[in-house]
Amino acid sequence: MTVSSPFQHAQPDQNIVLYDTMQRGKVPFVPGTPGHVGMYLCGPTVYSDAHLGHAKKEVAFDVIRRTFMHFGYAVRYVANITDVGHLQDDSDDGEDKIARRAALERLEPMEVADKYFWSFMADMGALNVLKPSINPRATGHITEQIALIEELIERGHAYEVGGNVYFDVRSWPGYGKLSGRNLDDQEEGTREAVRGDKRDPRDFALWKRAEHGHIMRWPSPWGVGFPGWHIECSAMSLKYLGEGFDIHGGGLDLQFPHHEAEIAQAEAAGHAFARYWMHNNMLTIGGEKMSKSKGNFTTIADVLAEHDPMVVRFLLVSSHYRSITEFSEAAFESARSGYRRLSEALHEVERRLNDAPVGHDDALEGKIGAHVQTFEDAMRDDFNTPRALAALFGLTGDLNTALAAGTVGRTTLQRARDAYRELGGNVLGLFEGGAAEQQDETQVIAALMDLVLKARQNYRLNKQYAEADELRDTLGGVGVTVEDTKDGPRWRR
Ligand SMILES: Nc1ncnc2c1ncn2[C@@H]1O[C@H](COP(=O)(O)OP(=O)(O)OP(=O)(O)O)[C@@H](O)[C@H]1O
Ligand SMILES: [Zn+2]
Repeated sequence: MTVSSPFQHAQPDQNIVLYDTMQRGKVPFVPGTPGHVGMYLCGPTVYSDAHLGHAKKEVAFDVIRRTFMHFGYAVRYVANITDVGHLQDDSDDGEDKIARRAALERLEPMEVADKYFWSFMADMGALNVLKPSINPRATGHITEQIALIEELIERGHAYEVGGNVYFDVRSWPGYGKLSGRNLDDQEEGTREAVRGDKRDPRDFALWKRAEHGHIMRWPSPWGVGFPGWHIECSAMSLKYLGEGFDIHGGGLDLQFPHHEAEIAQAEAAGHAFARYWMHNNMLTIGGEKMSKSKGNFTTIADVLAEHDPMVVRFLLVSSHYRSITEFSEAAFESARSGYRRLSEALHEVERRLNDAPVGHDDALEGKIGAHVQTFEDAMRDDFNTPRALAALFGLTGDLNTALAAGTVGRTTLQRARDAYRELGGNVLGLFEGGAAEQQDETQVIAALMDLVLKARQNYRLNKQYAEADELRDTLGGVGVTVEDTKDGPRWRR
């Protein structure tokens, strides 16, 4: 990512508006510390390959982060990795998802967590998602989770029964304020089966006793056990972003119970929690949420085996993060042609820059400026990527017309290139290592190799064997092998 660009703001922009789930509407964003944004995103439970639904969430929040950076903010982006405590069932029942997978794959639980952590990181790298500033793992923060649970017990909002510790939802009237559910609406209350040793079936686990044979276990004031799923996010977000941090994000489906529990745990322990809550909508297939448990998923790796990662990213940003993205072959087709239209225009501008005449075109620069403005207004308005993309298409239309009409001066071409690279590249995360660029590079390498091999042939014809060998050795040094066949020299990497 380019660190600075003529279009990047030097001073933090004060006019960003975002949809806050808690306030149920668009509100101006005011950072806790001027010029800084602290964001926390609920990350994956690393027990299987990530699917395209996960990519929608990661790309949505990556674009939000990049937009803040564009508008002159320093962003600390914390995204956790859940490697313990996420049980099969939201009502604190069932096996640990990672431990279950470990038994199936005959691996250590930590081997499972690492295997899928690294595959997740590889997928995210391919999709050009920036690495988090901090990527904390639940198992690395057991001490912090225990400390928070102790605070809750001290304040009378949690209780221990036989080595299990539960949050007492009836002691905390705020429980339900994010999702708008009051306690009586919470259907878990009607299921006696999930009550177990809880005082109220809606109470949720903060700490669970490790039964015999449970591998993931730590000592605690309540005996040997492991943390509940929700507590890690309260503990780690507060640790790294501090009291009253700016933004907490995640998928819409996490609002209840996960985010509701995160808020209750932090606030009941006396901490100021996130000031804004942002949720992405779902990626669907045939109208249904893509999910691991439904089995209707396509892994990111499978998608990337067939499609240019930039086309995948284009598809994801072409719908708003709060809208549903329906995944289909037709959607890919239109993403492919949309992305090609933008990237071809950018490449044409870059090609023309090689020998563009000095000069500029005021009218065209005026149009470029207007499209940049439209793009920025769209992103200031709750990160409206479809409208922002429309602005890039507007820019492309005007540019193509000007390019078709004749030569365009260097300064104006540079301005157009900078607009594409900053808005499409740095903000939306496109134009990186895409097929078009790779293809260009491949063509350039092929042309250069033709020249080098011809030069070597000439040396040989002139019996300048030392020079010919030197050329071959130099190529060998950068991993290019030259073979002489009956049809002439061949090269490979
Ligand atoms: N189809 C989807 N679209 C957008 N976000 C998704 C989608 N599926 C999962 N997520 C988000 O990814 C994160 C992790 O989800 P999770 O591991 O529960 O995936 P899942 O496929 O829904 O699994 P399961 O079916 O086992 O619940 C959550 O924040 C969730 O909102
Ligand atoms: Zn979380």
